[in-house]
Amino acid sequence: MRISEINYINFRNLKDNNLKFHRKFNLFLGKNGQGKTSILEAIYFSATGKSFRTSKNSELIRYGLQKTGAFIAYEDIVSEKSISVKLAGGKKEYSYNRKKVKYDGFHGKVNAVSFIPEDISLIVGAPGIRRSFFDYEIAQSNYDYFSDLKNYTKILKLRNKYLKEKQYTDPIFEIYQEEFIRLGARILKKRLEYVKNISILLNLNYRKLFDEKKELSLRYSCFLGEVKKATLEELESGIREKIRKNFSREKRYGYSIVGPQKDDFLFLLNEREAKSYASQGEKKSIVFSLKLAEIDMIIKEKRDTPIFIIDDISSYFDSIRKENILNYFNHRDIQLFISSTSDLGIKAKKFFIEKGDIHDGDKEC
Ligand SMILES: Nc1ncnc2c1ncn2[C@@H]1O[C@H](COP(=O)(O)OP(=O)(O)OP(=O)(O)O)[C@@H](O)[C@H]1O
Repeated sequence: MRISEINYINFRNLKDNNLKFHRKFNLFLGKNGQGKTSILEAIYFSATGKSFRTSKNSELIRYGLQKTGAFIAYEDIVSEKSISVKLAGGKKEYSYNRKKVKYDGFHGKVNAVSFIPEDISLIVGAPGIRRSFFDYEIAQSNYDYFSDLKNYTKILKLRNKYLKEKQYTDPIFEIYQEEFIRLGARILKKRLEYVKNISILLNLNYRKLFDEKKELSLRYSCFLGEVKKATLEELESGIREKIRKNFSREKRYGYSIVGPQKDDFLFLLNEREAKSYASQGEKKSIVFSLKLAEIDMIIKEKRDTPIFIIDDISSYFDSIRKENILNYFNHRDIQLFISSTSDLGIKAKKFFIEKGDIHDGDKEC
């Protein structure tokens, strides 16, 4: 997949513009605070409908204004297409090939993977950060998971409401509970499969790029205890049994204490939890390897390459790691959008940014 151009208006500090991209390497160069992250964010936003650095949409709109929007033209393995997102009055409007669509008709059309310095929170942050990340990643290439997750979130809210209002003798509660178990099992099954597959890729990428002597793995920490492989029926009966054992506590607390919304994803470097034992440099390399594994997973599921966005590469990696990374991409057919304060000495289309104004230098250096 390739993005050929972007148009954006009122996006952060960026001056409204239309940019045409190179099929492979696109490099955004500028001093601090000029808008490098913002242009990468605009690309990510137009591809996915969300930001990679904030969950508050209003932050994306230029100070003092009421709306923003971004449009991209892209090419997938089949043909040329376009999508756009507009944001106004707290609401988003999506389009696909210039026709208005609901989010479902926009989601997953362009796959994007981003790597920003704040991604280190995927290792050091709270479990909710990892859950949101992996849920989004699985949903990017699997529509059933996206829809199961949406329905599970609704059912979880309803189940919690009934628990809080002590309405668990209501026959409707029983119906919600069955749906909670059914969807919970489907989510668990998909997460377990995903972790198994991505863990292999994660280790391969880590060893190839950063340290061939170490073993990196991802482990799913499940509220059911250790589950490696199970059928949907086995998972459903596991959840049912867990609810039975914990129901008096759930009634006392007034919310669900059982379910995949409680689970975590653990990174293990040589079998030790990276959060507590890995060095800063190792943590950065783990996150980067995760992003590469994510790219491989998308290629496997969608049979097309996602675009890859890397923010602030110069300050994040030392020169050896940076060189390894750039060499790695020389051999892969993936469109890259990289920001940096200094030139990287790579063959790329260069865009220079000053106070939100972007112009491209040489067509292709
Ligand atoms: N909604 C907004 N409207 C206008 N300006 C904004 C908005 N949000 C952030 N800014 C400003 O945009 C500028 C560029 O921010 P950005 O994070 O893109 O810079 P950067 O080039 O990536 O900097 P650094 O290299 O320091 O990370 C900053 O001065 C920031 O305060």
